[in-house]
Amino acid sequence: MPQTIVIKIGTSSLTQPQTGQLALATIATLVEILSQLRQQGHQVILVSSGAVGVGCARLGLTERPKAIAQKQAVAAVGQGRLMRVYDDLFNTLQQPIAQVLLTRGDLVSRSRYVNVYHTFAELLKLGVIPVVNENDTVAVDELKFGDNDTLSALVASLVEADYLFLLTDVDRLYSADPRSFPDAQPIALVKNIEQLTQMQVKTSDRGSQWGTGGMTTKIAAARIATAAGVRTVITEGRFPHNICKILQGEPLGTQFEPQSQPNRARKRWIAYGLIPMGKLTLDKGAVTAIAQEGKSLLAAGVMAISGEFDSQEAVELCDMQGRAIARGIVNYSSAELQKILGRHSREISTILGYAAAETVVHRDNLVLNYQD
Ligand SMILES: Nc1ncnc2c1ncn2[C@@H]1O[C@H](COP(=O)(O)OP(=O)(O)O)[C@@H](O)[C@H]1O
Ligand SMILES: N[C@@H](CCC(=O)OP(=O)(O)O)C(=O)O
Repeated sequence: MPQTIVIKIGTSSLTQPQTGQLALATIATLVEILSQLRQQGHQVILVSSGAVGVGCARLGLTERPKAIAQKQAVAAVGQGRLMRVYDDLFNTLQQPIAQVLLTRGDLVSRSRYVNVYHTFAELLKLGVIPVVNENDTVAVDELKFGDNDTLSALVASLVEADYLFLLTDVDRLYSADPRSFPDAQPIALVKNIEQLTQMQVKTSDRGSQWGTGGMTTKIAAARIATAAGVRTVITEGRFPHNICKILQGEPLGTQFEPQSQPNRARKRWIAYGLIPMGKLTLDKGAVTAIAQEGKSLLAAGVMAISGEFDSQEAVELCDMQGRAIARGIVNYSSAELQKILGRHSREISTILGYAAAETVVHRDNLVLNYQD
């Protein structure tokens, strides 16, 4: 059956660790495999890192730049080179590709989110392989994915992919970073992400010399993708043939099973597309009402707020221990909410001097169990 497959390849697999030069054999094999998958009727999206790494190699820099402006300038050099290589290789196999550069802001605005969805749908319909990266050159700190693991999971969720492959420089997830702990145990299957806490898996966020985020961002990506119903696999980028073997059922890499009842598209956008601008602390009754009884959040159950937000922005809902239990779109600004928290809904219009929403977060705009 044709599947929608998102493949993310990290800098550590695309470049030679010593020199930062492109790992041409890996890239060429990947291009062959992805073109084959297309010919078999699958829909394929490639999320490729490497703009900064390739830009550094082109400019003779021996370290990843730290200053933002320098990173953005270097990415502008590298992204063009990277696309040139991809287009030459894919073109040899008559496979059309497209460059899609995204910023976090493109997924925050509902209309832009829907627009991006339509663009992907159209490209896939045309048989094109979109090659996606963060638009590093214009991304600003507050509106950044920061790492392509998260970006690829959001793309997989957006297009409702069947598979997300995270290709990296280790063969799978281990109980701890195998670079520092050679005795770390390999993990083949993760039925649900909470299992990793029970197994006390340590995922240092120190990546390889050129990578960003290490294993921590890959687990965060697996959480987003599996919650959207996408089977997620961490496997080694040096062997792109493994993608086909895994699709045929071989137990390679670390495979994360998808959630059987994923949230619907709009709720996924609320949970992961939006960026929470503040936090509401709820009393016990409100936690039970929203988490167990499926109710909306009322002002009476809000004990405290933090952050500054406007009405219709996203907020995180926390219990009294500070645990994030949900995310939602709030009907009041932080200034309004400060005046009405703990109060009964019927008092709101008298306190504010105007009639406003009955709920603080309506249940249709609330997504439970959000976790980083
Ligand atoms: N628990 C773990 N299991 C496997 N690798 C880990 C773990 N924790 C940290 N790592 C490190 O994560 C690195 C991969 O992350 P990164 O360099 O960001 O890759 P990429 O460029 O592919 O995104 C590995 O080289 C490994 O050293
Ligand atoms: N957008 C950046 C990649 C950021 C990133 O997540 O890198 P990596 O950890 O190598 O996947 C680039 O193209 O260099």
